[in-house]
Amino acid sequence: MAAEWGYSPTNGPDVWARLFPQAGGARQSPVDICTSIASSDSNLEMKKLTFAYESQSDLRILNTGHGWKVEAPQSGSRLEGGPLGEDIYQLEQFHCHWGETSAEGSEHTVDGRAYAGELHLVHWNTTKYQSFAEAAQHPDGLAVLGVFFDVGNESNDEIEKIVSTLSEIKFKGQFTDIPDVIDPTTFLPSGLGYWTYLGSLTTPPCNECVIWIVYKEPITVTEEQVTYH
Ligand SMILES: COc1ccc(C[C@H]2SC(=S)NC2=O)c(OC)c1
Ligand SMILES: [Zn+2]
Repeated sequence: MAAEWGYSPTNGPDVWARLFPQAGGARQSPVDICTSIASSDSNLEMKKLTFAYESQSDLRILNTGHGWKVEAPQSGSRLEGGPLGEDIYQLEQFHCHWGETSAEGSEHTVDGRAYAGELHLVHWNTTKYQSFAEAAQHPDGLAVLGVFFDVGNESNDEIEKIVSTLSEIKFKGQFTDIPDVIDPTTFLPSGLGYWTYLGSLTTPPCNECVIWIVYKEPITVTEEQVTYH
């Protein structure tokens, strides 16, 4: 297998399991969300999902080679309730997946439909684990909020603060600081309905450590904001 994993026929998801055993597991992400078989949680015991974020400036943005990633460890942030039981999860980073055209790019699909892109807000279980790296080794270690991008006419101001820095980090491994204040709350759609399932990291090492929370309502961005190459 090629030294570097990727998305080509010789190093893509179908062969990841050769180097990353967990990629062959039973709870691998992403998945196609079949809305007809998704069951609404009838028991009212599932508490409301709540989140609280800080606004931060000078966050570091990195070109990962597969997209951009903003490192945003926020000791003051909290994600809890919903499918997360009694544990509190803390924001670690957020990053984006997009495609060559606005017809593709999201990792999850809904009834076979891909969105133009998908934002992942990655949190780790600070109630049970001492570090992000440790949490990523456990089935309830991470909670990732997935937000779909739809392409429309209005640009998203918060996303603009991020994509406006991409010209400075054209190559894998490059990073820069985002001068603007970023409030992760603004990335979330107004409708807070979501699908949730137990899954994994969507790229190698594909650890089966993620409680997925995928919002039903996409946020709107412009073509330029999500087909950046
Ligand atoms: C602990 O090692 C890793 C490796 C890769 C990713 C990024 C993947 S996982 C995801 S969700 N989306 C992605 O692109 C991680 O993200 C938390 C963590
Ligand atoms: Zn991701």
